[in-house]
Amino acid sequence: MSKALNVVIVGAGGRMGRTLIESVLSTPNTKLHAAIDRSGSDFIGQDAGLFVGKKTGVIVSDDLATALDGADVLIDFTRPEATLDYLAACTSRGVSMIIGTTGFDDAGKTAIKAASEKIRIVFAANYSVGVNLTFKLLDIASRVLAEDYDIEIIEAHHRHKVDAPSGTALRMGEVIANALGRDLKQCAVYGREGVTGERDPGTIGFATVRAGDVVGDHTALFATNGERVEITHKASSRATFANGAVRAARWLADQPVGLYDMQDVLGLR
Ligand SMILES: NC(=O)C1=CN([C@@H]2O[C@H](COP(=O)(O)OP(=O)(O)OC[C@H]3O[C@@H](n4cnc5c(N)ncnc54)[C@H](O)[C@@H]3O)[C@@H](O)[C@H]2O)C=CC1
Ligand SMILES: O=C(O)C1=N[C@H](C(=O)O)C[C@H](O)C1
Repeated sequence: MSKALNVVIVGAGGRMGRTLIESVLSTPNTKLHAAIDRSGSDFIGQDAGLFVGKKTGVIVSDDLATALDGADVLIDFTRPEATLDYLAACTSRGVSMIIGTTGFDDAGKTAIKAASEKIRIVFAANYSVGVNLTFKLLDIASRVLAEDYDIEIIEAHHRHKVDAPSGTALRMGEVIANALGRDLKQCAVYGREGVTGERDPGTIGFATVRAGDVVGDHTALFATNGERVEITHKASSRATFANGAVRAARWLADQPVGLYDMQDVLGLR
């Protein structure tokens, strides 16, 4: 596209919001159109470049209606309840969305799907290239190791994360369950405590660690008698997620209305 892409960042003062602002500012032909945070946030009234050492002239605001005027795409890494409000506003204004927020219930996911009949949306639990490659590796591993391998997913994140298991861990579980012809809702075991009995071979277990400043570690473990395979991804910077989300925003501008994920953006389908 020749015209610059006008991007709105919501949750601008958050960990991902700040990293997204940095990524937008350093991406050619991509313009920070507006930066939004919730009313009452300490960041309202500050220059959006405050945390990345650049004066942008874009002031963080809580005025979404004005922000959407002339916007091409809104990038959202916030909380599910906030995302659903942004979704309604973007749908009525015809603004595309990149959704990185995790922790949606089924109703939230259904609302995103319904909105994608009217606007373009990319919705992904993880925007890093490495994690999306890992999803492909898990599909292959699950098919090869389908018989007699116990499958467990272990994830670790920083102490501030509010949802568990991570969206990425749940997506890993879905990829594995799909490859094995299982339904994750029926076979997932979220943590163990007390006298649990022996492991049910049809289950996929999840274990969650929350500690310090871990950006995001995910391991899928396939174990049987005599060997185990571990497929691990470790993020060391949030820039990997932010750069992926901005890449998705640029890609989405050329797509028809619909619902996509990062596998589509990367051509990994
Ligand atoms: N898909 C991906 O690649 C990634 C997804 N995430 C997800 O992004 C989300 C945000 O993560 P962080 O930046 O670490 O969180 P954070 O807590 O640092 O930032 C959240 C931002 O959202 C705003 N916010 C919170 N509740 C709100 C509400 N009700 N209305 C309006 N704004 C609200 C906050 O003011 C803040 O600016 C989480 O769901 C996380 O799991 C994080 C990293 C990568
Ligand atoms: O909250 C985070 O930080 C992250 N959340 C995402 C998730 O829940 O999978 C992606 C990444 O691991 C970082």
